Amino acid sequence: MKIALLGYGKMGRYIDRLATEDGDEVVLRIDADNRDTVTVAQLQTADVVIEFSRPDAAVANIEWVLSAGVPVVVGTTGWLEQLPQLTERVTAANGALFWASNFSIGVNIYFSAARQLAAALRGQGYTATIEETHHTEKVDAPSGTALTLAEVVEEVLGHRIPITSHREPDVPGTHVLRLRSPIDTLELAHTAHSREGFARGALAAARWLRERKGVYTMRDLLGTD
Ligand SMILES: NC(=O)c1ccc[n+]([C@@H]2O[C@H](COP(=O)([O-])OP(=O)(O)OC[C@H]3O[C@@H](n4cnc5c(N)ncnc54)[C@H](O)[C@@H]3O)[C@@H](O)[C@H]2O)c1
Ligand SMILES: O=C(O)C1=N[C@H](C(=O)O)CCC1
Repeated sequence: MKIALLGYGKMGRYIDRLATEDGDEVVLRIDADNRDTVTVAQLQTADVVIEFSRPDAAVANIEWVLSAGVPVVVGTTGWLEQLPQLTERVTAANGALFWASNFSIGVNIYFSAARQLAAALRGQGYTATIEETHHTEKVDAPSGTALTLAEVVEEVLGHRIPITSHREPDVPGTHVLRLRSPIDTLELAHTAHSREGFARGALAAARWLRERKGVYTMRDLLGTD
């Protein structure tokens, strides 16, 4: 698979290393410094673009890749309120977009477990809260993963879930869902030990998206609920 990396920071570089080990070819490495010099024709040399940049750059980047007619896998967080408009554009362009606030398989199973736990406790007097901790370079808060987790649990419990964010050096990503009643507290946690799960998931999504049209996320790839 020929891959263009759009955003070449911590995630772009990690994906580059794993893709090369897997025998894929990284044909373009684009970051803030060379973005304006890259042409649509160059983008079209890739089978798929993997985008991990910044919240304020993601939407323009997705539109640019769509205009090139190349499938795009997006890991950047902090832009998802614009997904409905982008979905319309993907459909109109007969394009392909795969987005996920978190590409790790563990987190996506964790979302399912959170849904099941919340459903089992519904009506039993429990109130949910979420805490997330990430590295100090992260520009958005709350994390995209925490927002997705809140959405999943809110669907079941029907009340808004407060999220507390912490920033500490070198933390790849920790999320805790807490369900508290006057009697006891249940906690469901996910701790990433490195960025490997995010990078492997993004590569799996790229391989999966290549021959498809439309808008997808990890539920589609993994078949989770
Ligand atoms: N979905 C997931 O599984 C997942 C996992 C990790 C990180 N992320 C998200 O991915 C994004 C990137 O994370 P990171 O840790 O690699 O960040 P980073 O700061 O290390 O790297 C960002 C890169 O984007 C580049 N960039 C900035 N503006 C750009 C533009 N207009 N066009 C192209 N590139 C541009 C920068 O030059 C840099 O190379 C963040 O939003 C983060 O929250 C998502
Ligand atoms: O390092 C980051 O930034 C991460 N961003 C995603 C999020 O916002 O949830 C996924 C975890 C790592």
